[in-house]
Amino acid sequence: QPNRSAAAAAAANATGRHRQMSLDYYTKSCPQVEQLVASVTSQRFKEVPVSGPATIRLFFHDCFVEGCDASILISSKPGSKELAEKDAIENKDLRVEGFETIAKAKSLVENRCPGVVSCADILAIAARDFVHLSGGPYYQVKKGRWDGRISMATRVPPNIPRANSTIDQLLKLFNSKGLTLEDMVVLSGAHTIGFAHCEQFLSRLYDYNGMKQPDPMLDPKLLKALRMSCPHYGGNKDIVAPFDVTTPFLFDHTYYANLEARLGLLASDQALFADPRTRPVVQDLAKDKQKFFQAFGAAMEKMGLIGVKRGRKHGERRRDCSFHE
Ligand code: HEM
Ligand SMILES: [Ca+2]
Ligand SMILES: [Ca+2]
Repeated sequence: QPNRSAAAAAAANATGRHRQMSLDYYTKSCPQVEQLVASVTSQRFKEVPVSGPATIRLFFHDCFVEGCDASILISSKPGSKELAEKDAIENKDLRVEGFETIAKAKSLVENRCPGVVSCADILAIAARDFVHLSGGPYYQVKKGRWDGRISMATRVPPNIPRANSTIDQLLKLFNSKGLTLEDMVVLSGAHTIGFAHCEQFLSRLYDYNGMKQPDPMLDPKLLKALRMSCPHYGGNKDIVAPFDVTTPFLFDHTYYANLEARLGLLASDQALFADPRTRPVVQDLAKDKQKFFQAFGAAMEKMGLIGVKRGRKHGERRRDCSFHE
């Protein structure tokens, strides 16, 4: 860009390996990429609404393992003992609707701009679109991610948080990705939409910490309702409950007010309110939707820069997101 000063260029250079990430990365090679992705996300939002939460979670699980490089999209080789990330137990309940959305967007983009746009960038754009389509903030997505060459199921467990992770464990994990305590509380606000399977919170309903009692931090009315959907033994494994009992399809800030009212679904959600380090952030965000929206956009941008790859040595350009080039 002609109007960019030398100082600005140096400052950009100093930001290290993200220096080549930019908003206009595809301006010459595929100027319509965001519209192409948007045409798929808006259609999917109307026709298959769970594509929204599915894709947002997919992006999170991608970024936390090997960085935002579409490693999550790789299919395991048939007959091989080495499973790809998506087949790790922690990723088993990532909905197929997320994968389908990215495959559709990629094929549309490949038609118009063959071999140009990475799957990792498409995933980042699609996740942003769904946040916005669901009523959440709009934020710009920097592009220039390359797709990753590594996707191994064994790398998943240490990098993906669990429903019963403690705040200490969660903080350690998020900090290791360059994310702060505030970022962690803000990003957890994604649980304002979407659903979780009974097994993710069953022990809270019947046998919290091996005490044969429900979690005292769970609202009695919600406890009763969740017990109806999720029996202690022999329940249907496919049953899910909404994270946000009030607005499960609307991206708003009620997630935080719900935590204050003991309506958190997972132990890890409710722990954000129980812990004195994270509680003030929860209270702050519960009060102020604009603040949550602003912070969420910024935190998603930050998450979207985790471990991004550039160039042939660590990266690749896939035609089909589920197979290495
Ligand atoms: C803080 C630690 C986190 C933990 C322990 C956690 C855990 C979980 C679990 C157990 C589920 C339910 C999966 C199922 O039963 O199908 C889930 C769903 C979900 N998570 Fe998280 N998560 C965390 C952070 C995040 C972040 C940072 C995001 C995105 C920015 C996110 C987005 C979602 C979404 C949108 C769903 C709903 C998916 C759907 O309905 O298909 N989560 N999470
Ligand atoms: Ca990844
Ligand atoms: Ca909501």
